[in-house]
Amino acid sequence: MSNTEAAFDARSLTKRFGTRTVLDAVSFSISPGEIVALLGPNGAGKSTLIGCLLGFLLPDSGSSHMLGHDVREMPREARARTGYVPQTMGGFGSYRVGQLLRYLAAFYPGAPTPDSAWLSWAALDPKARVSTLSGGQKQRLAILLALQHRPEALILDEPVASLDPQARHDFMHLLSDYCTATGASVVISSHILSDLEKVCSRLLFMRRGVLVLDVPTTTFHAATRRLTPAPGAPADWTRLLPQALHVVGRDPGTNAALVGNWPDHDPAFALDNLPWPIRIERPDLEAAYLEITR
Ligand SMILES: Nc1ncnc2c1ncn2[C@@H]1O[C@H](COP(=O)(O)OP(=O)(O)OP(=O)(O)O)[C@@H](O)[C@H]1O
Repeated sequence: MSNTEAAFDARSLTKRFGTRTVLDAVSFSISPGEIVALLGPNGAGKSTLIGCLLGFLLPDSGSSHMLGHDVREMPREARARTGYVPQTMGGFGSYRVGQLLRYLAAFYPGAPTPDSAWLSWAALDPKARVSTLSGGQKQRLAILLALQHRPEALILDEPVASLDPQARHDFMHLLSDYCTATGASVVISSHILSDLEKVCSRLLFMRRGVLVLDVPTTTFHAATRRLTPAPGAPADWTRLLPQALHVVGRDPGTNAALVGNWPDHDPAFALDNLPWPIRIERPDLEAAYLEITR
């Protein structure tokens, strides 16, 4: 992969099911080496977006490119440089673990085998039948299958949902090491925010099919503030905020506004003009997530 070629490039992806718009003009580009979190509540459109990114789903408009190729006409050699961990792994029940790894590896150049660090992390008996694996073991197998050919562009749809805390912790470290060693790019969708903020360099927040915020993790931590006016402020108090401030979320319960571009060098700047005292706090990712995706 060249250093400048985007691993993933979504261009105004729109997808409807019947009359319902499930993705609405979603655009972003992911560079080599980035690990990007895809965040959003149930039904926000994450799996639909992943389907369009990979080419499993056809968008109604817009396009998706992976490693410089339109996914609708991706050459087999380029497709072999990508990997995907689905939300649930179905089928292959009658295979044994080792047999399935070898069978699928044969589709890739050089019939690769899983890296020893990943094999020992997965701790699967190669002779076990896939149908007898627990949910978490199936998830480990899906991860091994997606990684054994060392993909440069990898998408993981809720890969850690059934993993125990130790396996999740170790998975996140291995994934981070893998990207550092290979320069691979990763999109990872998960509801476990504490895991994601440790390894992801960028956060994509989705709300009802719209990409509402796309921000580097460091910027998110440095420049996100919750502004809460004293009681008595009207619901539309944010219209009095300086125009340069970008409101990225609201909490109707507390009347707070989440601002995504707080200038740290000049705290409380220009809030003096507001008729109510404003409390300014740094929110953690979980609290901010609720306000951004509400
Ligand atoms: N094949 C389909 N036909 C009709 N509606 C669909 C179809 N697939 C998804 N949807 C709808 O599209 C919306 C987005 O679904 P999607 O699976 O992309 O959400 P998600 O963000 O991945 O959710 P979760 O976190 O629960 O996995 C949902 O309202 C869902 O009901």
